[in-house]
Amino acid sequence: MTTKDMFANLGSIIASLMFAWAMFQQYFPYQLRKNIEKYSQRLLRFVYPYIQIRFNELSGERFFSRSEAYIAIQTYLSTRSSTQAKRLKADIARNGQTLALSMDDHEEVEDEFEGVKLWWASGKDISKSPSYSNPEEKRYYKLTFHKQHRELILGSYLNHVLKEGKAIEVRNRQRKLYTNSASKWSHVVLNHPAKFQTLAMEQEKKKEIMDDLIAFSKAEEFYERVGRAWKRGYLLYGPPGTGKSTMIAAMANLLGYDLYDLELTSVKNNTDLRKLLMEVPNKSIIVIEDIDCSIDLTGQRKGKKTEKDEAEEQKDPKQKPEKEEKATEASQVTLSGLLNFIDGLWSACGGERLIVFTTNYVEKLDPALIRSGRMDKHIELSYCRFEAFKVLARNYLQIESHPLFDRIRELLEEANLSPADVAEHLMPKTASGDPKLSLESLIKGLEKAKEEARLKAEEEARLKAEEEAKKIEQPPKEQDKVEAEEEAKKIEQPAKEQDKVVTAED
Ligand SMILES: Nc1ncnc2c1ncn2[C@@H]1O[C@H](COP(=O)(O)OP(=O)(O)OP(=O)(O)O)[C@@H](O)[C@H]1O
Ligand SMILES: [Mg+2]
Repeated sequence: MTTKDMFANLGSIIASLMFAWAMFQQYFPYQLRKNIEKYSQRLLRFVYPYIQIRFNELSGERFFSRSEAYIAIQTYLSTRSSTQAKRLKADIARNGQTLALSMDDHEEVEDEFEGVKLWWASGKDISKSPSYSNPEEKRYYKLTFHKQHRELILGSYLNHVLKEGKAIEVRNRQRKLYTNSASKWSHVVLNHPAKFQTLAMEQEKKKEIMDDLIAFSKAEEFYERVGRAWKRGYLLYGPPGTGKSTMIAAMANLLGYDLYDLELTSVKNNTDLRKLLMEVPNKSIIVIEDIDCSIDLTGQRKGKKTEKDEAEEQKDPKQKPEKEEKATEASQVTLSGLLNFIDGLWSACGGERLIVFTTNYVEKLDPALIRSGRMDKHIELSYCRFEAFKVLARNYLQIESHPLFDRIRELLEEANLSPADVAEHLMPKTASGDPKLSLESLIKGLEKAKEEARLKAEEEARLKAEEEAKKIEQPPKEQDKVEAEEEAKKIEQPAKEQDKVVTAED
């Protein structure tokens, strides 16, 4: 039989079947038709060894909402669809940036799970009398598998599909940066390009942090087994411009978590703090920047901080208004309130949350705040040394080596320049972007920093010598007495009183 004959025969068979179906629909009474369908289904069940599950797109009583399971399955199938299906549908993904592909109606893709084959098909029902609460098209996915695998599919496989689908969605979604004003979170799209690859620090240390983060994000079972809340605390400390905030953005990008930047000074009291923290969902990083400045850790600390701030303000007058603002806002959030929420109530609900504190002055933090268990990992970000510089040179100048590198290596060991300062020197100096100019500018900067450090050390040594000389002149007992009197004065004036004074003055 030729191909032509075959198609001719096939055509006539289909035509006959359609005719028979039309006759059946027209002449058989409704009740009889239903019964025939019912019994033929039963008969089919004996001979047909497959099970089918249907997942409708619209759920709820009046089909108002899209089913979560349908969305997760669609996402899960998207990679398989793009490689297997012949007809695809494309739409802008929910992150608003990429195209999401899914299989078109009446397409089928195959999947395999623990050696078992199964099939997903997409389809749609057309409603004859569409209305507002009954849309015209109702899409669905149909899963078909052999009945001998019923347990495996209904148990582990479907769980795997939902979990994987949701995980892909989290990876693809747009990250958000939440900030609080008083007791409300508001957000913007987080579009920070920071990556661990471009972060300037020692390779080994970087890898350790990345491994730690990835291990945490996959350790759900571990935390459940040992009975701990699935959370982890990081303390990032180091001088300004060493990449603490950049690292937090890199963490969010690596894990696909949202950032919740908690401004403690604008939280009125512990109740508001609790409300804010309870609203933070899973897969998020709660960030409290400059923890030493944002919470009045103890009464005395405030005094010390003000001195320090004054010194900083003199150096950088731009910072002044911001710091002053902080001082005037009398926040009643207490250290113990914060600690209670970190390991108490809040940690009991939900999981997969990181809490990151940053500070420029780790030595000023209360030991209760940084004890292990609360802050599990302490990460020091320090001045730029040669290994970190090489990362910056690669990022900014796209060079791996240069004759000036030797001189820079020497200087970096002797002078303290933050990666932010180094990066500033490496910014292109001309349109042609000659790396030599940038490296020379860096060398000048390093030499200047070295000289400044030398002068500062000399000055400090001089002051120390003067103090020593004074001590010798003043009998030790007298000096003790003066110090004791000063301490007594501080105790007499309680912390809150001090706050009031500051506010009144402002
Ligand atoms: N380790 C680093 N790797 C790459 N770039 C860095 C690094 N450190 C700083 N930078 C650059 O310097 C800028 C400032 O860094 P960042 O804001 O992360 O510093 P910080 O440690 O948070 O400072 P602060 O203590 O003042 O908040 C960033 O925009 C980044 O480009
Ligand atoms: Mg910062």
